[in-house]
Amino acid sequence: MTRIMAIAAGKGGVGKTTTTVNLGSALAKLGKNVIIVDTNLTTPNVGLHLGMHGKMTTLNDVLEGNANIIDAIHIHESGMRVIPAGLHMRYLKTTNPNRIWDTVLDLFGSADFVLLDTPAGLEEGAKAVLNAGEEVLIVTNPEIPALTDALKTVRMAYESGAYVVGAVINKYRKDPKALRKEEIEAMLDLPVIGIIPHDDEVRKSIQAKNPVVLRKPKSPGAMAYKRLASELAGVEYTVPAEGLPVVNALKRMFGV
Ligand SMILES: Nc1ncnc2c1ncn2[C@@H]1O[C@H](COP(=O)(O)OP(=O)(O)OP(=O)(O)O)[C@@H](O)[C@H]1O
Repeated sequence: MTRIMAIAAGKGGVGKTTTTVNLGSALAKLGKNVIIVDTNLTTPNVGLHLGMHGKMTTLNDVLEGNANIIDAIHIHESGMRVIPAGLHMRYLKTTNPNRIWDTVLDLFGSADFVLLDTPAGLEEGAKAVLNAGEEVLIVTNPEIPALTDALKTVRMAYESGAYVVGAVINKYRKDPKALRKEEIEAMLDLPVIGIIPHDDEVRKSIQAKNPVVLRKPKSPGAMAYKRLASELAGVEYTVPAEGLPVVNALKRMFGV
């Protein structure tokens, strides 16, 4: 079974792309078959901080019939396959997302995980990517503005019919005044399934275009990403028969 998971945040800069590349690399290191689709519409060809530059064939080119999908696939040294999506909004709006994933999966036969990096913000692009994912992993920081946007993203994800597997708190610092895990869980009405510390090695690795799980595998940030990957690889989430969970926090905030 292929798990198609959108990595979403709401607020920019919280570490969504950092989480996508490190989670993907850590899952690949666990022997999982991983495809990352870079759907960051604002910067279609950045290659997820992976050192992929220049004009690259994108999934968009493939869907327009101008390129072969084989040219849009880049094998990263971790073993994961990266597809720069460069998806034009009109594709995400008009194309059945299943067609996109069918195109991708046809080529490979299968994958364990397809991770979709979601554009920042709460705009149409983010909504479209959430629609395309079956599961959503929320990345946030332990601060009220980021949590407020995360909550709005959770709402968007539920509206799109996706299953929200949980939240990852990134850039966590030990500080007596910091929000505790339990407080964040209560606010989002979601389990926190990963806590990634604020770690300068994580930042330096992104700058070096080499995920921290490969560059400094024993650093606190890398260890935390590897724990998150094990957690996600080991746990099979299924949508409950009675439907998606009612989000109490959303009820309080939005009166839905
Ligand atoms: N755990 C961490 N510790 C220290 N720095 C981090 C950590 N996670 C991410 N960063 C740094 O924070 C910055 C923003 O990260 P990133 O680009 O992943 O955010 P983003 O949510 O994808 O942003 P956007 O949506 O705007 O593209 C980067 O400079 C990155 O190196």
